[in-house]
Amino acid sequence: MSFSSFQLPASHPLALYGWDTDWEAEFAPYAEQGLLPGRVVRVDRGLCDVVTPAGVIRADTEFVVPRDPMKVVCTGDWVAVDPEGDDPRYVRTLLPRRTAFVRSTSSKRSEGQVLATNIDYVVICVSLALELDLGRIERFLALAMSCSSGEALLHKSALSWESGAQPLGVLTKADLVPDAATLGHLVQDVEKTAPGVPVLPVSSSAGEGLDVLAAVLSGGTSVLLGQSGAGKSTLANVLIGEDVMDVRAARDVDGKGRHTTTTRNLLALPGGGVLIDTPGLRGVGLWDAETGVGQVFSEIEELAADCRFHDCAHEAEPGCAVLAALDSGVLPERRLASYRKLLRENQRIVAKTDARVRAEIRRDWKRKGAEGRAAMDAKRGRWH
Ligand SMILES: Nc1nc2c(ncn2[C@@H]2O[C@H](COP(=O)(O)OP(=O)(O)OP(=O)(O)O)[C@@H](O)[C@H]2O)c(=O)[nH]1
Ligand SMILES: [Zn+2]
Repeated sequence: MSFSSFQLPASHPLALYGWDTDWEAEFAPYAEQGLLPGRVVRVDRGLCDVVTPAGVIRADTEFVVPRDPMKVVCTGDWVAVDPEGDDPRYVRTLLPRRTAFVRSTSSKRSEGQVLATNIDYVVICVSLALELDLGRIERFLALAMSCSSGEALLHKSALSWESGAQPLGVLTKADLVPDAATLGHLVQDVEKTAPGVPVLPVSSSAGEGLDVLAAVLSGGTSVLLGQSGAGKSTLANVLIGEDVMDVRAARDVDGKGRHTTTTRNLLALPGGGVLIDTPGLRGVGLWDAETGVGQVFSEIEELAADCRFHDCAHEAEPGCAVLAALDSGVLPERRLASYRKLLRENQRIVAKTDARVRAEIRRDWKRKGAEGRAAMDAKRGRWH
């Protein structure tokens, strides 16, 4: 099944994709201009597929792409599309994002890269086939929180942020756990590591816990995070009810016989809700989570506020509130070690990402420049 054959019900055609009264209100001025609302289901090379009440429209994003990578149209965005004109049409406006996953960089001045937007649930998939790695769960939680906080958005662009995404812990492959008591303990361990985060064991192969998960996810737009092999694709397939995550359609892009693989990155779930799966999110180890680390380890950051020195490294400094909490047993050793490890890891990732993002942006602008020159040459050719 391809996007263009996607049938939308006549009544509220975009409701399936998360359209609500707030979006409707936000969109009102553009509706007056005769523009169509739509949600971006895929982006590639300056073009995107937008699901609209008139079906899926291929649209060019050049009018809404200023020199700010934070405002580059992204899977999950709500946009206004011009219904007039040839294929591809044009995206005219990007509606303010509610949340966004941003791959940020260390420098306040260098730009981040938006990976997915308007996310309500960040589903952290943890395989029960392996021994629980609480540190890894904390890492993913920090990433989930970096979406919730929306801080990158507030600091780095004028786009507004309203509410955060809710992290959910999903323990996959529950069928591999020998008995209910063991499963109960595993769930408790994760709940302790992630206070306030709902934890749900599921089995894609045995069909356990899926109804509950589907019911939760029906409330909004979700992304699945987790280590490779955690069972994300399998889970996505059972939630969607068909093997779409591996479906790749070959398309003739430029009429020159050059083929590229394409795939849908945003899907409506049969029980309601929307699932986003983008390649950038898959490479989750590649982006930073500094704001998130602070939130996951908020008790350590609160303790640190009471350290005598404001730049205390909590190593051996006198008057260190963190070390005092460690000594008195209030703060478990493992938590502090995990916090330190994540901060270190984060610094390494940020350094690497900076170089990568810079290279990507350079490449992109080089390509755009070349395309622009080619277009100019073509026009001149017509005039002479
Ligand atoms: N026993 C059991 N195995 C499962 C379950 N779900 C997935 N698996 C297996 O786990 C392996 C990895 O599953 P995937 O769905 O490919 O994992 P993934 O998280 O998408 O991995 P990446 O694509 O690398 O990110 C596969 O061999 C699946 O068959 C489950 O509920 N129970
Ligand atoms: Zn200290």
